[in-house]
Order: sequence, then structure tokens, then C-alpha cells
Amino acid sequence: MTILQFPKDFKWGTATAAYQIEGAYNKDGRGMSIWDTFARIPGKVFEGDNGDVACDSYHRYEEDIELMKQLGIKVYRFSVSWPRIFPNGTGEVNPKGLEYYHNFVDKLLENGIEPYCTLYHWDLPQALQDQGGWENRDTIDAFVNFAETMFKEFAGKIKNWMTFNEMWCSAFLSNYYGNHAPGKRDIQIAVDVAHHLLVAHGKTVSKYRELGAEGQIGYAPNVTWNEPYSNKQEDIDTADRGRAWYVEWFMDPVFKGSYPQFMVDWFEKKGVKMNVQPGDMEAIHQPIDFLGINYYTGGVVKYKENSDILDNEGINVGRDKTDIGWDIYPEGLYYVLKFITDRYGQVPIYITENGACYNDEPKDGIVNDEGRTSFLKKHITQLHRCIESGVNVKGYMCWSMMDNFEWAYGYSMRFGLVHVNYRTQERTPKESYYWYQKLIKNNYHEV
Ligand SMILES: CCOCCOc1ccc(-c2cn(C[C@@H]3NC[C@@H](O)[C@H]3O)nn2)cc1
Repeated sequence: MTILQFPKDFKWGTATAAYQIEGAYNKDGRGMSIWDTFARIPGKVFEGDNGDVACDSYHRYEEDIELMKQLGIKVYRFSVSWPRIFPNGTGEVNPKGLEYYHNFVDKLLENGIEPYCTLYHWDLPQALQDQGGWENRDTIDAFVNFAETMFKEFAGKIKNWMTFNEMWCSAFLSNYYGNHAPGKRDIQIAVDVAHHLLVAHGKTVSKYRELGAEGQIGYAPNVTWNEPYSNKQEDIDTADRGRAWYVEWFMDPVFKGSYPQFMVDWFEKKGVKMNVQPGDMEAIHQPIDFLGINYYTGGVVKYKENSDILDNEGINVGRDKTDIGWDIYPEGLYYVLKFITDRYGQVPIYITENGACYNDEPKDGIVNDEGRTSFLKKHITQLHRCIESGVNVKGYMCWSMMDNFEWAYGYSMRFGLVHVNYRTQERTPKESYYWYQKLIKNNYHEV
């Protein structure tokens, strides 16, 4: 047996997001978000599920934090519901919204758990969407205003901030594929939204520096690793596009101050214009303190003309899959993190999401989710390879602390270390919870 020892101060944690767990959608002054609206459109979400109640964590956060304490996590990644703080997106602050997050963060700190706060995890106030949402550049300043309010209100309590979760999903899944809110299907809108999100990120980082806020700030892109189906140049090129759509498109502007030219050329060939205003790239290109990485899966891609925006199609090469149908590809984590480090240097990295969907149910009070434990073992092994290879990994946050609203899949797909009975709200730690508890206690993984 070999011991894979993690660094002494490695930050083991878990992650969730407001719309997916809080519920209380209309409680204490919260305004509507685009996901409240989207989930109410027939056919958009599995069986018409929505986040009205979710895991009811708005009322049960003390119980949830007790489960986190027993798990032994050092850090907890959560997101703030923008419409709970600004029901109309801007203007009047909702004091009950601030009060909720003060109580929540105080309880985390009381239990020795460091809060890692994501400012935007997809729940844009509907009032701003009514003005054009992220297509409208005015939303950039609305976001900076929201962020500034949070930085000032939680100064000294929250010292780890992420601006945006998975910009690729907010831009392309939501405005090109249309699977997520607001559900548009227009590549030009998607590219414009991606750009506005990046400008909002950069302006928020600048505001954070201007305030002299204590702590660190970063963001959390989602990445994948695409292997070419063959050594044909057309397959290699399409695999590069597949990677760059998630990695370079959202990281080059931050770390290099420019978009990857080969992708700009590709999008322009597909009829997309780059609507970049003077000063935008400089605004985006602000030094950050850490990079969050969300990794779930990777794939093998083959060139196929006009198959979709990248002219590539995924090929099923027979890898095992989780219950949501995603390939289990742990090595992809190693390859993508090495690629990122080679391209952008030793930026501190936190795995801000990694986890698996397995829909096991309790039997006699036990949830034997061995698939999830196996997935975690394989990915944590690859993470150790990264550390051994010089990747500056500082922490790992398992997605997710508990089963929750998995967007268009509703409650049909379970990613939690803790099972949630949505009828009774009973929480049941799964066997993977106990494996992760031991890993955290030992700070090593034995293979
Ligand atoms: C139809 C074409 O499809 C192309 C790829 O489509 C997807 C779908 C989904 C994802 C996806 C989902 N998740 C999990 C969430 N991360 C944040 C947190 O809220 C989790 O719930 N990460 N990535 C990526 C790509």
C-alpha cells in the first residue's frame, strides 16, 4: 500500500449554492431570480421541479453546519442569493437578507469552518433580466454594486471570495444551448454574455483591491479535458477547441489580457462578432489571488463539420459513467491542471467542485453509495499526482455537501455526501461521507 500524503494545511471542504439548497424563495423579502422564472416554464426542468423549498437550508442551516462539523471540513463553499440582498438587483438592500447570511456565517465561524463565498452562482435577480440581464452592460455595474455591498458588510468575517461560478454555464449553457436560465439559443448573445461576465469579474476584483478588503479573491471556472479521437489534425484541432472553449476562453482574458486568437478566428468564421469596448480587456486583466477549478468529466472528440459551434462530436469510448451519464475520467483532472499551470503559472488553485452523481437511496438507514466513494478516491489520487508534479493546489471542495436541486435535472440527480429526503427534509450521511471524514482526519489517501 502507498500513502498519498496531502500538505499539512490542505483545505478540505464541501460546496453548495444558494438556489440549489436554500428554498424560502419568497421569504423575508427575497426577490425573484431568473431560475425562479425559468423553473416555472413548463418543460424546462425535470418534472417541473424548482427551488421554492429545495433542502430548506434557509431554515435548517444550523443542522447542516452540524453535519459539516462532524464531517471535519476546514472550509465551506457557499453562494449568496443576489435577490435576497437586492430584491430588485440594485437600489434598496434587504436587511433580512443580510441578517440571514450574518447568522449563517457566524455559525460557520463558531464551528471553526472557513467560509468561501461565491457571489454569483447563476441566480440573477429577475428585475435585472427584465432589463436585458447579462446581455445589457448595465448589469456589470449592478453586480459590482452587489459585490461592494457584500465586501463591506462581511469585512473581517468572509475572507475568501469568488466572483463567478462557471461562467461557461452562465454564458453558453444558458444562452447557446438554452438548457439553463434564461434559456436563449443564440451564439452571439452567449459570446456577448461571456464577455460581460468577464468584465464584471475584473471590475469586481478592482473594487475589492480599492476597498483594501482583507483576504483573497478569485473565480471558479468549470473545465473539461478533451482528447482527440485520432492523431488526424482535424481531430487534434477540434479537441483543442473543446478545451479552449472552457479553459482559455475564460482564463486567457484574466491572466493574459486577451482572448485566445485561434478561438476568436473560429467564432468569427461562424459569424460571431467580438463586441469588446475600449478598456474592457484591461478591466478584465486584474491579478487574482486564486483560481477555483470545477472538474467533473472529460471526453474524446472527433471532427464533424457543422455538428455544433465547435464542429466536434463526443465519441462514447466505453468509459464507465455516473448516474447522470458523464464519463468517469479522473486522469482528465491531472491533464487539465497541468495544462493550466503550464499556461498560467503557479497560481494557487482550489478544486472548488468535484463530485459524482449517484442516486442511491437509504436502505435501513444506510446509503451505500460506493460509486461516489470510488469516484472520489480516483480523483483525489489524480489530485495528489498534480501536487507531486508542482501544481499549486491548496484545497479541495467536494460537490456537494448534500443532495440538492441539480438545475434542469431538478431533484432527480443526487451529488450529495448527505442524502436529503425532500418530502421530510431528513438528512442521512452516506457511506461516502464517512470515507471523506476519514480522509480529512488522516489528510492522506492510501492506495
Ligand atoms: C447540451 C450540451 O451540453 C454540453 C455540456 O453541458 C453541460 C451541462 C452541465 C454542466 C455542469 C453541471 N455541473 C454541476 C454544477 N456545477 C455547479 C453546481 O451548481 C453543480 O450543480 N457542472 N458542470 C456542464 C456542461
